[in-house]
Order: sequence, then C-alpha cells, then structure tokens
Amino acid sequence: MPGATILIADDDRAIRTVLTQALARLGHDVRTTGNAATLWRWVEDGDGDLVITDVVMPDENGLDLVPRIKKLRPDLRIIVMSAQNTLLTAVKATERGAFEYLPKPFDLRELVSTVERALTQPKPAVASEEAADAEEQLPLIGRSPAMQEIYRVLARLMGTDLTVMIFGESGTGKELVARALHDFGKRRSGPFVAINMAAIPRELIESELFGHEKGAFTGATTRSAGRFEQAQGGTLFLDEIGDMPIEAQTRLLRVLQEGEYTAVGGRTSIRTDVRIVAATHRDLRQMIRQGLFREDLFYRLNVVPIRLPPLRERTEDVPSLIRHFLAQVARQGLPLKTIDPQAMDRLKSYRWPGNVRELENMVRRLAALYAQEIIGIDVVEQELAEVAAAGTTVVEAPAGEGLGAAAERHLKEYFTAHGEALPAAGLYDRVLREIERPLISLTLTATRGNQIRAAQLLGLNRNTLRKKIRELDIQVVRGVR
Ligand SMILES: Nc1ncnc2c1ncn2[C@@H]1O[C@H](COP(=O)(O)OP(=O)(O)OP(=O)(O)O)[C@@H](O)[C@H]1O
Repeated sequence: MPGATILIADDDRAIRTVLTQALARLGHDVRTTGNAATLWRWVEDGDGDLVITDVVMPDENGLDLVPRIKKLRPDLRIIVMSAQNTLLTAVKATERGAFEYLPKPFDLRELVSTVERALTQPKPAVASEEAADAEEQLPLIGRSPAMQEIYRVLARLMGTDLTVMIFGESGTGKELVARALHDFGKRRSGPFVAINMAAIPRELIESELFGHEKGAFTGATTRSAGRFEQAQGGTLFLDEIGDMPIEAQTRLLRVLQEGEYTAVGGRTSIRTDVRIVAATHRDLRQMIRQGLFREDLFYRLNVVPIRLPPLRERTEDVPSLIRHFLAQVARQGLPLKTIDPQAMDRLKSYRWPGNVRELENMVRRLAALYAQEIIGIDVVEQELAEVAAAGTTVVEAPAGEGLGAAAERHLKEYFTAHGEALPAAGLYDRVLREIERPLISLTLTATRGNQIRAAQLLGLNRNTLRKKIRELDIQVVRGVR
C-alpha cells in the first residue's frame, strides 16, 4: 500500500530522519514530531494511516497514548519502539493494543517489513476494546509478584542466547515460558521445536534428537532429520529432561560442549546453532545423587534457572486466569460465562495440585457442562467434590488405614514370605514398579479411563502417563468405575 500517511513521534531527531528516508523511499507520506501532544493532535484530526511512536517522550509516555488512540480510532495501527527493552514494555504495548513492539536499536529492514504488514494485514472484523480481550494476546497471564519476577527474568533474557532451565510442577506453564523466551527473543524468526523426553520410547530418543541415516538400525528405511536439525537457527525445547536416559544424556552433553554432532549411523559432523531451553518437574539434584542424572549435564543446562511457582503460591492470579480461559472457550463457540464472587473465593482457596492445567480443564467443564450464565458456589463445590471423590478412591486405603501403613504391612509380608530367597539386587526399583502398576491402574479406574484427569490426580505429565500405560501394559477401560 504505497502512498500511506505515516505519523512518527520520537524525540530523537536521528531516528526521525532515518525512518523518514526509509519510508519515503517506499512511496509513503511521512510526518514526524518530537512530542506526544502533536501526535495526538494529528490523530484527533483524523490524519494518518499508521502511527509509529517512541515510549519515552518529553511530554507524555507513548504507551499511555496507545489506549487513547485505540479508543478514538480503533482501526489505526500503532507500532511502538522503545529502548527500554523489557518484556513488560513489550507486554504492555501489546496489551494496550499496539500492533507491534520493536525494541531499539532495531534493524531498519525489520521496521520496514513491520510497517508493510501493519498497512496490508486485514483488520479483525470487530476491534477489541475489552481489557479482557487485550489480555488474551498476552502469552502469560498473571500479575502476582511471583509472576512479575518471572517476567523480569524473561525480560533480561530477551536479547541473549543463554541456556535456560525451567523448574516447576506439572501444569505450571513451563512450555509456555519456553515459547515466550523464543517468541520475544532474538531467534523469534527461527523455528521453535519441542521434544518431550517422557513421550518418546527410550531407545528412540537419540535418533529423534540427532536424526539417523538410512539403515542406521532396523526400521530406519530413510534418512531422518533430528530435532536439533529442525531447530537450526531457532530454539530447541527439551521438555521433561529428567526422563532422558543416561546414554542420551551423555550424547547431549557432548553436543553442548562441542557445538556439533553426528546423526545416528552418520559420519559427518553437523554444527548446531540452537538455543536450548530445558524443563523438568523432577528434583534433578536428587536424581544426580541417585545417579540418574549427569551432574555435568545439569550444570551445562542450568545456566539460568527459572522456577515457576505452583498456582497455590500465587492465588491472586486465579481470577485473571479464569477470565482468560472463559474468554478462550467463548471464542470457541461456547457462551461467555462469569463466576460469582463467592465461587471465585472458593476457587482461590483450592490447592490446584494440577496447577494452571487443572484450572484450565475445570473452566472448560464449567463452561461446557452447566447451563447457568453465572457460575455460583454450588456448581463449583460439585466440581471440586468430584475431583476429591476420585482422589480419595485412589489415595486412601480401606478401613482408614493410611497408604504408608498399608505399604509397610505388605512389605513386611513380602520379607517374611521370601525369607532367604530375597532377590539379590534391584529390590528398590522392583518394589516401586510393583506399586506403580496398581497405582496407575486404580487411578484410571477411578477416573473412568479419563487419562487427563488421571494425570492430574497423579501429578504426572500426560505424556509420562501415556508412556507408563504403554510400558506397563495397563488396559484402559473407559466409562467403568
Ligand atoms: N500463566 C499462564 N497463563 C495462561 N495460561 C497458562 C499459564 N500457565 C499455564 N497455562 C496453560 O496451562 C496449560 C499447561 O501449561 P504448560 O503445558 O506450559 O505446563 P507445563 O509446566 O509445561 O506442564 P507439564 O510439565 O505437565 O508439561 C497450557 O494449556 C497453558 O497454556
């Protein structure tokens, strides 16, 4: 769209000159000012097809101008530039309705292509004015101090390629953080590739990561690119890193040390150019002590640790997360519902063992299963009781006997029964395996075969659960309690 009128506000004359030259060359009419007041006057007069504004200006903060412009002229797109390279500035700019945010110094080509997009990309039919809608565009919801701290760390990481290790219980948003690191980082135009160690059979992990040559092993009928190759120039997210077999850990360590690798069955070494983000819900230090995780790999990955707090430690985020998910399901065609204050308080006091994922699932159920437009405390209590009922079936032994006591009784029986014939080694793993099977099987029975809920109850990742079901050959029967 040549011939557009572009309004630019920046108190730096050099930037005004550079932008004017670049945009005029494309045939646009460019008007520049060094202050916010003039920009506002132009907007009020109905001038301009696009606004480019700085944040810090002598008379007013450009970010404060954004919502005012959007309110007056919802169709006018705004590009915000700033030297305050924080995720919060980026987030604020998007939240307030800016089309794009460009941290300074920026690449002129990037600015030009953003301008082209802003002028040509079709506009949504309904301009979103609702604050809730604006919040939808944010990658991470929550303004609790704990989340603010996370944003601060993310902001500092924005311009770097540092390796990041994300710790947090299942469902706390580890993958979302990994994506935000990529989407706001300098590799955002490259690919984001995720691989979940718990979801892939152990023997295939190395070929999944590094690819394999034709004929490298039985079944390798063609050459296959690994995730390292797919992520070239971008970010590789190693999810559930604690589930990585020790041999694959050794290989990964070597790749991280040397910056190159060979495909399984291959000879030529390939240089890697990927940013690594790893995540786990496990206690890796304990795994190191148990000999299950390599300490040297841990230090390679743990360059910048990020600990995502469980939802119960930031209950002030519960209402905004609920609003976010309600709006999300409404966009998928379900009626938009609200939660009354009493019900909201109850949801804030719940412990959320499955964290944000559990909350998201509950909101989906509340939206889909109940006719009421305003969800009250009785509906919420009913849902929570169902979760609890499924939980007690699994966790509590009959006749009031605690799980620990029951286990002790069984183990005593085991030792007495086996006497001299106790296995020579591997008892620890064997006992755990013996308990793992009935635990998973009974949980699935309690959830009537619903694997998502079973994973929540167990506090396991869904993929981990699926893998265990396969490994332990557990029959999942749906709809039977
Ligand atoms: N702060 C948040 N704002 C909005 N959505 C969130 C937030 N945190 C998590 N979610 C949502 O909750 C769900 C679980 O998040 P995610 O998959 O990132 O968790 P995880 O910690 O990687 O879980 P797991 O360890 O089980 O893989 C996703 O649907 C995600 O979009």
